[in-house]
Amino acid sequence: MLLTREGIKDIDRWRHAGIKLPNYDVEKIAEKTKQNPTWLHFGAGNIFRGFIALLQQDLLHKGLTETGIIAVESYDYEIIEKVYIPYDNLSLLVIMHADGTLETEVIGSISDKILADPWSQDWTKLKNIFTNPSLQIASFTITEKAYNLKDFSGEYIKEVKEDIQKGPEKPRNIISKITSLVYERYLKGKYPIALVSLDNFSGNGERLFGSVKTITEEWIKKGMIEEKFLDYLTNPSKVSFPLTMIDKIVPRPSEEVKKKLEGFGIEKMDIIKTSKNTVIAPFVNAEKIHYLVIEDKFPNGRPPLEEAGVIFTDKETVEKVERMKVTTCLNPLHTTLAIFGCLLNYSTIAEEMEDPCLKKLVEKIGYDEGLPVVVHPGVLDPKEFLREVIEIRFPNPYMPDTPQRIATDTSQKMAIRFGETIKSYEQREDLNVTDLKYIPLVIAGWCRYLMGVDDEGRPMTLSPDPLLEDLRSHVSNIKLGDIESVKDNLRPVLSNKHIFGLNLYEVGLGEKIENYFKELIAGAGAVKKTLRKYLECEADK
Ligand SMILES: NC(=O)C1=CN([C@@H]2O[C@H](COP(=O)(O)OP(=O)(O)OC[C@H]3O[C@@H](n4cnc5c(N)ncnc54)[C@H](O)[C@@H]3O)[C@@H](O)[C@H]2O)C=CC1
Ligand SMILES: O=P(O)(O)OC[C@H]1O[C@](O)(CO)[C@@H](O)[C@@H]1O
Repeated sequence: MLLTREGIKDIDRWRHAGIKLPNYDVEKIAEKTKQNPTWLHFGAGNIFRGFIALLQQDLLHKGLTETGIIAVESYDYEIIEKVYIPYDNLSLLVIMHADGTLETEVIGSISDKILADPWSQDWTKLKNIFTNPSLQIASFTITEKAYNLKDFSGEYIKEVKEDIQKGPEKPRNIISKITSLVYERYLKGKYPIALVSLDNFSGNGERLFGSVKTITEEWIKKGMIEEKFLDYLTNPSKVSFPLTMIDKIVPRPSEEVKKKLEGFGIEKMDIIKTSKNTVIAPFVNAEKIHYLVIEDKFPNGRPPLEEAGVIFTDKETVEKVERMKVTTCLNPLHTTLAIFGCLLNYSTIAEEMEDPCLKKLVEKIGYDEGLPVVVHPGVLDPKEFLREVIEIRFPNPYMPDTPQRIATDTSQKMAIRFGETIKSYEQREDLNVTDLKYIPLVIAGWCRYLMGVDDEGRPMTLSPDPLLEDLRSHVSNIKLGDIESVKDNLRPVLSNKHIFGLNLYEVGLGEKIENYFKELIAGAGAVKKTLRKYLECEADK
């Protein structure tokens, strides 16, 4: 069986294998999309194929829209070459249920693919679509770092500097490309559009707006574009930048899933790693549960995505939901499991949830320390959301998600995932920051992790992190089994406001964390022992 438009015409074989097919004519929808494009999506990676394209497929199944999404890739062109073209833009979505069953579906809602490359013929095609009055949405899953125009020292990064010099004709950076395309739309007729960041970080729409505005102002300063463009860009009835909260765990494609698909008789299911390090396959494996909450600001209209489960609401509500997910009910628990999972040599998040100590630790962090400071967002219930994370999502044994993937860039996540809760305890009259027990234990665990030695005393590879080298230099003099070696070495880390959003000594937690840390480095097996002591549990490993 081949995953192509021709291949899926062999309906009986796909059905026999239990694979759901689009109930609409994929080619007809692609043709209508060409005539009347409504939705471009930048960032043709896994979450797009596993979540966003599914939403549009749902509307197509229900007859609530007549067009598909056009995938745009502006960074890793190999994705298009290797997993779009050979499969006629189709993909296989494999939902991993907790009982081991797979729900597999061919996604046909991606109607075309385009390279956002000014040196390719596709650029003219992209400009034509972008200037079409029918276009309602340009959305983005391009990773958080793609929104940065400047480096750590506050200087424009090289490609941005060049784009600013050269103007909107042939930009290289994604933000300059978007600005150039929006400018074309302005020149053509000042048509309205929504630019929707679906990347996973706080204030995503505002950050996209800020970056596009910066490039605009630089080009205006140089007289390269009309000044009036700024009025168009900053008029929300013309160009909007809604805030969003996106939640679905979409791990990298797994070999196990590939083998299962091949077992059904599907050919060419190879997983590839591109030269830009994207790990992608013709299939996407993901959990079933997902949430998407979007500020309802679409000046040129939008598909009725509420019929596919998307929650449309006001800005304040999106902010509250996002805060609930990222600062208390999901991501702090994920980071906790990432740190201790690496130290205790677990290979999946689900295995960790079978360890009574780790399960209890995330329960303490979620229910006891996080929930009291959550502001109820109304549209989702925090306690129920947390229960679902702890009881259903993380323990799913079929989700191939690893502590190492989640441990990536932890230094960038500490302030929002733990610092925000600590700040709330400080501000609230009825709560006492020094009553916090488990968040400080996780922070101590992170310092222990940075030593690059697992709980057995063996060297372990740490996940990429932009501050890794600097952080490691602070723990390099500390030795496992030698409590005296701790001295003042942790002080520069724990007092760093950039990392935690506050100085942990100033709020009275620094010494507590140092004491936990001393217990965690007491010798081989000390991590397990410390968890047992504070959680009154029996660790599995
Ligand atoms: N995978 C997940 O579970 C979830 C991911 N997200 C968001 O989506 C983002 C992407 O995730 P995936 O699609 O799973 O990753 P992926 O690795 O499969 O794809 C990444 C995409 O971003 C593009 N990209 C990377 N750097 C870029 C740059 N500098 N400029 C322009 N484009 C760039 C790549 O070309 C690719 O299209 C995440 O960073 C996150 O913000 C949100 C919720 C869940
Ligand atoms: O890499 P991060 O930001 O820790 O997120 C981990 C995972 O949890 C999620 O936040 C769940 O929605 C996803 O974005 C991601 O798969």
